[in-house]
Amino acid sequence: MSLRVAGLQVRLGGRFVVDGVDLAVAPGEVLGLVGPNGSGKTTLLRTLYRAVAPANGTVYLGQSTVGELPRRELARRLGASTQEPEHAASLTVTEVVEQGRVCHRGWLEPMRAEDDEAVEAAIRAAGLVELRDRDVRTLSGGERQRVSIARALAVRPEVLVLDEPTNHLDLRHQLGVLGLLRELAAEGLAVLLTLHDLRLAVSYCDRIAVLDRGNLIAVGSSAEVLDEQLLAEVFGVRGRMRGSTLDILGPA
Ligand SMILES: Nc1ncnc2c1ncn2[C@@H]1O[C@H](COP(=O)(O)OP(=O)(O)OP(=O)(O)O)[C@@H](O)[C@H]1O
Repeated sequence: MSLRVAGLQVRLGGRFVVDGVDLAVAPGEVLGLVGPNGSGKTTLLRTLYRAVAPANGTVYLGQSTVGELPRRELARRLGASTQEPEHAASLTVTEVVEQGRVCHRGWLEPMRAEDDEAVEAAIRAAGLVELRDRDVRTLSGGERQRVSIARALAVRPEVLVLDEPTNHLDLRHQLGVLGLLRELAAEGLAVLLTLHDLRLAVSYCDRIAVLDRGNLIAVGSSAEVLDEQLLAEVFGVRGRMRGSTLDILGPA
């Protein structure tokens, strides 16, 4: 297993917002973490790249625990596209994507051929070629989202964690990014992402994990997990799986 979370609890504001989560993501797999607003998805992801410390439980990356890995090694092995606040500094798109390579060579070292190659590939994959010299502060929300994804791709990690990567993206770019994640998984990457659009989760994820009020209440294929009762009780919608697609019929 590339990434494994065992008995994870996170306490914020005096309560457990993640409450006893066990979850694993294997190389080659795209795992979609879904759940209503405030269910703890972002908080769970933040524990993976050590932005928040769990009250209990352990996050394993391969044989190591994330807590004991040197920060730089963690950054090399686990790439993250987050909802953290943006940099205020004036940087071009290329310069931001290049930050994804710092963990491989250090701030003071010049870019090497392999760094340039990873940055170029990430810029192309995220559809940013025409925007590469723009100041990131002048970009639209969707364009900035793609820069954040490109920076994580440039790391070339073994595990990729993305918090709502389709947020702000138009439909074409949503499908483009999710299709790209599938291609990367086919090359052996382990991908964990949060998504609000259950239909996209059904189409693009190998397995779906459902978080509800900090509890992981179901993990499995979409057909196993997204039954009418769960859709009504957790998401408040009437819906059902029909073959390999999800029909949402309305509010529950
Ligand atoms: N620093 C904090 N102090 C207190 N409560 C917090 C803090 N950060 C998050 N929370 C609470 O923890 C809960 C989980 O938040 P989180 O952002 O993880 O949810 P989410 O599932 O990602 O939600 P969304 O779908 O709205 O992005 C929410 O109720 C939120 O208000």
